[in-house]
Amino acid sequence: MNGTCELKTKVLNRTNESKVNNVEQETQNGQYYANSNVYSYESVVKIAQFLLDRVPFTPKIGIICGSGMGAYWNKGSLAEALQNPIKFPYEDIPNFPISTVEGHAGQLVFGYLSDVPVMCMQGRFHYYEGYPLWKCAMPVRVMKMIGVTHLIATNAAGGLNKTYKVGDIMIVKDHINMMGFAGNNPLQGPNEERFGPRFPPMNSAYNKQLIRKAKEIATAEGLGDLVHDGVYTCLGGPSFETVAELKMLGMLGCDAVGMSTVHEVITARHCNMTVFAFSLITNMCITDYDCKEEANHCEVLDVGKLREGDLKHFVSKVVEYMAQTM
Ligand SMILES: O=P(O)(O)O[C@H]1O[C@H](CO)[C@@H](O)[C@H]1O
Ligand code: HPA
Repeated sequence: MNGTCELKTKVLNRTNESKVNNVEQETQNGQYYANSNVYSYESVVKIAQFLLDRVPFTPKIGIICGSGMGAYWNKGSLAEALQNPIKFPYEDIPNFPISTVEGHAGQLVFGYLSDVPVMCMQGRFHYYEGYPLWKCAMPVRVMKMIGVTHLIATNAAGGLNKTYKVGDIMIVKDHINMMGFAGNNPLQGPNEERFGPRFPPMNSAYNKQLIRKAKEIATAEGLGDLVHDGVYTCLGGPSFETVAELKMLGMLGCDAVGMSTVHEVITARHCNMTVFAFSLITNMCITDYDCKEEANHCEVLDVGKLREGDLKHFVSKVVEYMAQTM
């Protein structure tokens, strides 16, 4: 496929190194903490203001495109479907990290989906790229400062649930914060109360009404057979999982596994955003030692391309519904 799986030339230590490293390191009391959120409230406001000064509308819905769903070569992708788009390559936004992963174009796109103003991260940040979790999730706070109240987080994931098939959509009903078990959380460090509370609850992280409605939408749009709801877990990556790890995750109740989303959702809930998330099942997890196949990123991107039409349609309808409830 054109553009798929070529080695990306945009690597962290080449392009915009100064911008990546030049984050304002203000904290509440002026001190620097090794593991703190070095994006102060004020620096997030500044990024939001930079964008607001250049966009003539204020979206209430933010979308994060998963692997393949926001690829720059993928002209039919969700991110490319926005009408009247205004695009900001990450390297042009002050103090913004840059995307380094194939399948993540690396720009913020403002525009209209189903005539509803939205902003879309065409490319997200992952822990394995070398960014700490708070940095991976920082754009969610920018969205909040811009006025976004509803987040749609999408991802590509491996299917653990044996009833799933490649190309299915799993609406996330809950997550297991595997990295959190080891003490790694995007909210680690001094808490900024202006974003949210020290100890945010996560038992209702994924909005139940939206889950219910999205399933109805999927059925009405002829996608009912593809759609499940399930539990997502995020590992640090970039290595895919071993057979033993996958067997363990299956026993723990995980239906799909990926390397993103959980820290974004935690950050979004911390600042009281309403969250809807889904995984595109791009591969089935290999839990059989005799299996000759191997997980690979090409397959992940190819399935994203294959499903782009359905995903675009599904998200447009969810956005339409969300806008009616605001
Ligand atoms: O979660 P998204 O960004 O969709 O990407 C998924 O696809 C990549 C692996 O192929 C990993 O980055 C995994 O997290
Ligand atoms: N494992 C982890 N992350 C992934 C997978 C997987 O099988 N597929 C897509 N992202």
